[in-house]
Amino acid sequence: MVFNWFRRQFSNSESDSQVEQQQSDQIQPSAEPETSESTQEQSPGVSEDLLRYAKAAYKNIQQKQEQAEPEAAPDAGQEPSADVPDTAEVSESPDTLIDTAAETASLEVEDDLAASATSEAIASEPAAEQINHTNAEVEEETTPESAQEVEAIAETGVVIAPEAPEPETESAIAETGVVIAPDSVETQTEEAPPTPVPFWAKEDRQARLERLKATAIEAPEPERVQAPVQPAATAVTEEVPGLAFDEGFMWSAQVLATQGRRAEDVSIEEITWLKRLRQGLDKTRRSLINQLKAIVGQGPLNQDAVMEIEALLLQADVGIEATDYIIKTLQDRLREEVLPPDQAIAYLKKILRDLLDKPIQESYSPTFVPTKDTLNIWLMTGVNGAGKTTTIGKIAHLAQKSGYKCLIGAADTFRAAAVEQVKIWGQRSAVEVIANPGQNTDPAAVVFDAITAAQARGTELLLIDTAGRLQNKKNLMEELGKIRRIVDKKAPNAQIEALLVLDATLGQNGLRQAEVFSQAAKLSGVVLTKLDGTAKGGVALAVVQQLGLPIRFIGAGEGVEDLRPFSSYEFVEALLSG
Ligand SMILES: Nc1nc2c(ncn2[C@@H]2O[C@H](COP(=O)(O)OP(=O)(O)OP(=O)(O)O)[C@@H](O)[C@H]2O)c(=O)[nH]1
Repeated sequence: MVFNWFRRQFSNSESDSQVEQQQSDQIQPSAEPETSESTQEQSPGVSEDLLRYAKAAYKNIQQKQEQAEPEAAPDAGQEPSADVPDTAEVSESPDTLIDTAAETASLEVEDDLAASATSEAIASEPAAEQINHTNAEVEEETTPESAQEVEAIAETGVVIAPEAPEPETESAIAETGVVIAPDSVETQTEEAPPTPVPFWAKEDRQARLERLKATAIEAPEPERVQAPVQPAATAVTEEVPGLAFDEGFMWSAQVLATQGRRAEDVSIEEITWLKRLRQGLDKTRRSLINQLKAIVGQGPLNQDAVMEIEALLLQADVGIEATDYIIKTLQDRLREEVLPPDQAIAYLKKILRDLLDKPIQESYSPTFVPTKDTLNIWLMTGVNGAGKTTTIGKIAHLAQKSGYKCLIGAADTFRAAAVEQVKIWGQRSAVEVIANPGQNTDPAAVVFDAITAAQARGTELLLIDTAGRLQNKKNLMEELGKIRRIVDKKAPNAQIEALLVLDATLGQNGLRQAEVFSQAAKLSGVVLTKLDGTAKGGVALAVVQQLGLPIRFIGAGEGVEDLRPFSSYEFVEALLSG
């Protein structure tokens, strides 16, 4: 079984219908999938399930890495749960904590895995061991350490029960005055101001302990505070080289879980990609979307709010048409009913997703997957420097990994170094490149040769690089038209797609090219590149709304792994999830 990177799921050479069946049979993960109808943000209640899922996914990645490198395998006697990064384990090192939420989140871990990891961590750490006593042991202890503990207990009113968590947790508890039940590490409280030393702290030790025990039993149930959705991974650990079990991992795991991906099918590449996408959209998110969330979350939109949203969307290059659509749809809904902030934001996400998916749903192929055992020809077009050659290299890599027979046609004969550049990408992805060695050769001739070679070899995906051209260069646009006609004529039975590669950093300016390219090459989709580091990520919405073309791939980096099929769900989550 091969993972099909275009379909983003495992498949073999079965027919599409079998593959679709396999998709529907997939077991849903514990996190509630967010359906297109859903207007609810994921409830914090899923955080424990999510943590379990993320840990299973991490462990699976780790095991795969270990299988790939047997010498790095763990000791035979090691408990499996110890392999899994655990917030309780990591929180032994205060330096690794990103914020105090990690400490409180670690208390929320209820599953067996976490509990066992907690106790193992405590057992293996002498300092932590010292707090792992029963009340009776505390009474009997006469060492200076235990005396300090008793003193601390006496001052705070906290009784540390067996299986208590690690020192950080203990101090957090000490501040809050919470009694931890012996078999649970989930009790959670709000932060409370430091408690003044009570009068009984000055009494005889034995009497104090008696009183404490009594108080512990009668202590009122502390108010439970739900941890945020992604709390548990704020502690960073790196059991898999280059892959930290951190907040970004948790977010990525959640996105995959919500889309129905099983934990055992989560790969390091998928996680790394999602982390990169989210990081890439960081600027757009921070400069604009967070403000948008704040306004939308306030309830019905008044005129000021509408103007603010309008300005924010336009700043992110969402474009006038898409902005009008978003505001109108939002207003219609918010006039009907007052939505709490989280639901208003969930609704905003749905609007954006629907907008991005509209041309995909209307198009003949909702997923952009090369058909097996058929010649698929993808013509890559766009202006100079948009990222055509790089994109071809990345798609060739995905095709190779997904088990397609792939070939590249180097028809960018206009720029001297272009053929060499595409050859390097071909080597990187182990895909052969068909090129004409002569200088300034006719690109149409290269295309012809490439199709002939593809047909002779049973190639499944032929990627054709074309010269970057400005849309106002008439002769170059005519040449592109000629290339398209040759493709249509020479391969009438092939599945032909023409993709416009657009540089996201150009924002709205990039869109003006599209119409001319569309006429010359009969465009069927867009590849949006350079989404890393631009504050104009909103241009994706403008592309769809103004061009009516689906986005098929997005690129967020110069590396070979930095391109993936477009998913509106992942994009919107990366754009709006704080
Ligand atoms: N940061 C970033 N850079 C990218 C991305 N895609 C491409 N690039 C860079 O953009 C530059 C131009 O990429 P090319 O692939 O050569 O662009 P082209 O469209 O083939 O250019 P011409 O051959 O001149 O038409 C290169 O430096 C790439 O590394 C991306 O997603 N992110």
